[in-house]
Amino acid sequence: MSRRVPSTQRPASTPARRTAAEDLGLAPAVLAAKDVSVTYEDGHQALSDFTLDVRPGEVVALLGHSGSGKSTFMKAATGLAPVTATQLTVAGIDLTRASGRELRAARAQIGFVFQHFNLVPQLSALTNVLTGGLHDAGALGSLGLFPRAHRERALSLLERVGLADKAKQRADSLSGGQQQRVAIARALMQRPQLILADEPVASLDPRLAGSVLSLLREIATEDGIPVVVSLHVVELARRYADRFIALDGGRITRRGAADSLTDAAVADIYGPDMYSEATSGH
Ligand SMILES: Nc1ncnc2c1ncn2[C@@H]1O[C@H](COP(=O)(O)OP(=O)(O)OP(=O)(O)O)[C@@H](O)[C@H]1O
Repeated sequence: MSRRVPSTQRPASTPARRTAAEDLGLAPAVLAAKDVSVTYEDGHQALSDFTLDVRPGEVVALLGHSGSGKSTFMKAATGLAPVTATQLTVAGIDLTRASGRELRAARAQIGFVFQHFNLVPQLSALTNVLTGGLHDAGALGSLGLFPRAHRERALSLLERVGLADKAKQRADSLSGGQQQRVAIARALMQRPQLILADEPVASLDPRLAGSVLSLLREIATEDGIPVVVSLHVVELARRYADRFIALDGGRITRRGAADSLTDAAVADIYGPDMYSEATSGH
């Protein structure tokens, strides 16, 4: 479901040329992908004609078997895969023709959340969050001397994800669910325009998986930061996403509202043999 944005949130200046979506009152896409294909160096085509617009406030789930191309799309959206595309823009930056500096600027607009959290294990939760703001912390930040305003923001983000009391604890002493919350706070520290979460709950038990996805859902709804999340468990997509894209062999096989993920649709996406695994997560 694409969300309509109240007129007060629309940009003050009206662009000279408006897209059809903007004419309908939809916010401009933060990520706009049209006919994106990825062929790796070995000749393997891992993504074919992938088209998706992601708008503020929405959560889009990527579904599909292992190897179907979900991570490849995430890489394409960050300029880390060899793409051809009619259009591929992030925060208005055209990734198909971006210079190195523009690519870095585009990546600075994306908060990443990974399956294995990717925290620096020996650093505290607070310092891990602070690293998310390194791009604008200045020279002192790179020496580990973060500006006071950054420390305050990092602490308030830890509070937001329910971990204020763990700020000084080493990352590797936190549980998996807590580490993923620190990683989400680190992503928010960047003030991203988009969050890409590549199987963020694949290493967590079902209860923790729900709490992490509910946090991502809340961020999309309350902060307007859209989230693209790859998932293996359809029930989680039904519960936390607005819409889904199903991939098979790099091609989109189905797309639609998350609540249209009926049992028949799931069987169609995963095949009858994989059906119970995809619905239960076990
Ligand atoms: N650097 C690469 N070079 C060649 N082939 C690759 C490369 N990276 C991925 N692939 C292939 O592209 C296909 C899609 O991989 P991708 O990692 O995007 O799948 P996925 O849906 O994210 O899988 P999973 O759910 O297991 O993470 C797979 O066949 C994979 O082996």
